Amino acid sequence: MIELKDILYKVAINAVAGNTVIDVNKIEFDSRKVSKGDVFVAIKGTISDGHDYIEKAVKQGAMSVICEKIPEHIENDVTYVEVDNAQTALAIMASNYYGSPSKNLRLIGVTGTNGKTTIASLLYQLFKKAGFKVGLLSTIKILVDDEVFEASHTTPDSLTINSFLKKMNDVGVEYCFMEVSSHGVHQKRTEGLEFAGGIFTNLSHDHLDYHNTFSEYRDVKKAFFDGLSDKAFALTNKDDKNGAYMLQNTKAKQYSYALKSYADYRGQILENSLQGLLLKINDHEVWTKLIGSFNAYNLLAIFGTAELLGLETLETLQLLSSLQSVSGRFQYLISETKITAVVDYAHTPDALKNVLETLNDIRTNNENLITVVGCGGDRDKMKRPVMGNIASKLSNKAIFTSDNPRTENPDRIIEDVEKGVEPQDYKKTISITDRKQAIKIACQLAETNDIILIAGKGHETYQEIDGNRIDFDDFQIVKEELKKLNK
Ligand SMILES: CC(=O)N[C@H]1[C@@H](OP(=O)(O)OP(=O)(O)OC[C@H]2O[C@@H](n3ccc(=O)[nH]c3=O)[C@H](O)[C@@H]2O)O[C@H](CO)[C@@H](O)[C@@H]1O[C@H](C)C(=O)N[C@@H](C)C(=O)N[C@H](CCC(=O)O)C(=O)O
Ligand SMILES: Nc1ncnc2c1ncn2[C@@H]1O[C@H](COP(=O)(O)OP(=O)(O)OP(=O)(O)O)[C@@H](O)[C@H]1O
Ligand SMILES: N[C@H](CCC[C@H](N)C(=O)O)C(=O)O
Ligand SMILES: [Mg+2]
Repeated sequence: MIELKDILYKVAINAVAGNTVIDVNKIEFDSRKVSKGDVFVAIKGTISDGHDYIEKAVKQGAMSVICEKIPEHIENDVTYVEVDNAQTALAIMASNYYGSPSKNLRLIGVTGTNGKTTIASLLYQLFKKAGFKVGLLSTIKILVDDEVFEASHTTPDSLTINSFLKKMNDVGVEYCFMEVSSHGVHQKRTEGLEFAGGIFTNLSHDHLDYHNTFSEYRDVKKAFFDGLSDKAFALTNKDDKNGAYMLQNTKAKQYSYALKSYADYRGQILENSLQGLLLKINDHEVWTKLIGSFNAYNLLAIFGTAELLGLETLETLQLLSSLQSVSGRFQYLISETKITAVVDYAHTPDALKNVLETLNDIRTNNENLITVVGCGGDRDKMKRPVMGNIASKLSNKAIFTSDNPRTENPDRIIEDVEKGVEPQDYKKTISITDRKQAIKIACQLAETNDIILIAGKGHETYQEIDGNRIDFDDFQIVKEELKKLNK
């Protein structure tokens, strides 16, 4: 058993009512999960306020409460601790409770608007291939070396993060790569972790429904670098407008990567085709199976990180060549008859435009680009016509279909998507509600050298219709359909 006073080590405390030399069963921040002997941390959330559930948590057996304001009515046998920020307190307590697991491995955080999953997952792959035990905390999944766990968030809550880091310690994981989302930083989910390094990818408008302004969003990302120690490294993208800004106040050792400016890790795209990317990194040429110019940035960040973590340059270059695309992130196959099918998680206008522009860049004029896309139900309705517009404008044929309709009528969603199509592009579009059918038609229409893009669902292995989840995997389906057609 661990005592409350030990869990509170390094937590900034304003006031205490009661005894801190008491045993703690476990830490909870959701009253519904509290059991006897737990410490309950009351958090002011976006929907409700954990302070409203203190009494309930105590009734369920909480023996101590961490809060931002000690309630007026207190129980005599319960300890109340007042702190400035309960989310920060939770994160530090979580680390103490699990024995500071981030100190027992080298933890690397990846932040930025796009590329986090790609970079973190490829670094996991690379370090595994180099023979290490590795961990991964990502949007797609959590990996404790080879053991797979489901991910609920890009950056889980601090208790979850520390419990997985502890699992990694237990099996001897040496390196862990994790995505650091802006929500994660803002909600202090990564506070109290010891990072060996931080990577910045890029910044574009996103999540402005949560962060009020672009500068607030940018400064939340910067706060991650502000928090790195002088023993860590901070690696930034110098070509991004905000790349230098991110490192302005960091104590970490600063490094940069770039394609367009002078940097520690400089890249040049020598060849960019559907077969892959030929890159020059510093003075070395390297061939990779990943496609699209944005992956050149991801690869530079990966190369830089591997160098900073002490891998041999030649080994790193060799391993870069063997990396496979990440599930649902520009994941592609080339069929018998040379049809390229790309599955990508692009589910926002920006991401869709990005992917289509990249495909248009690398294809030659006589190939057709056929896009299968839809929009999720119970989510932002504004993006629907915009995505319809982009898909029809930047493809030779756009097949509008369902994404995850959730509780909405799929045909109404498709009608919203169609509204964005400009008259001159209208003849390029078809709407097929059934996603499997839509993929099948795309395969039927495709001829040698054509490209099929299936956007929006990426790695997802289900489709949610009417509140029910059915098995559904874009990549498997397109693979099967092409095979059935002998294409
Ligand atoms: C908007 C947001 O980020 N919400 C997160 C937040 O929940 P919240 O602030 O809404 O919590 P709340 O419901 O208001 O409750 C406040 C507190 O009262 C407690 N409570 C509530 C009810 C009760 O009966 N008893 C009780 O104790 C809750 O447990 C909580 O501690 O804190 C929760 C615990 O950490 C998160 O699970 C939850 O993530 C929600 C599910 C979510 O969808 N988050 C997304 C937006 C997110 O974080 N995304 C980023 C990636 C974004 C991207 O880059 O695409 C991510 O890192 O995943
Ligand atoms: N370096 C990059 N720059 C711009 N776009 C990118 C980059 N890397 C990947 N993308 C595109 O952005 C999409 C999302 O990539 P990825 O999942 O790696 O990002 P993420 O930062 O993890 O996103 P999320 O916030 O959804 O977790 C990809 O499907 C790809 O189309
Ligand atoms: N995290 C995002 C992912 C959307 C993916 C897309 N396939 C959809 O279902 O809309 C969400 O749940 O809004
Ligand atoms: Mg991600």
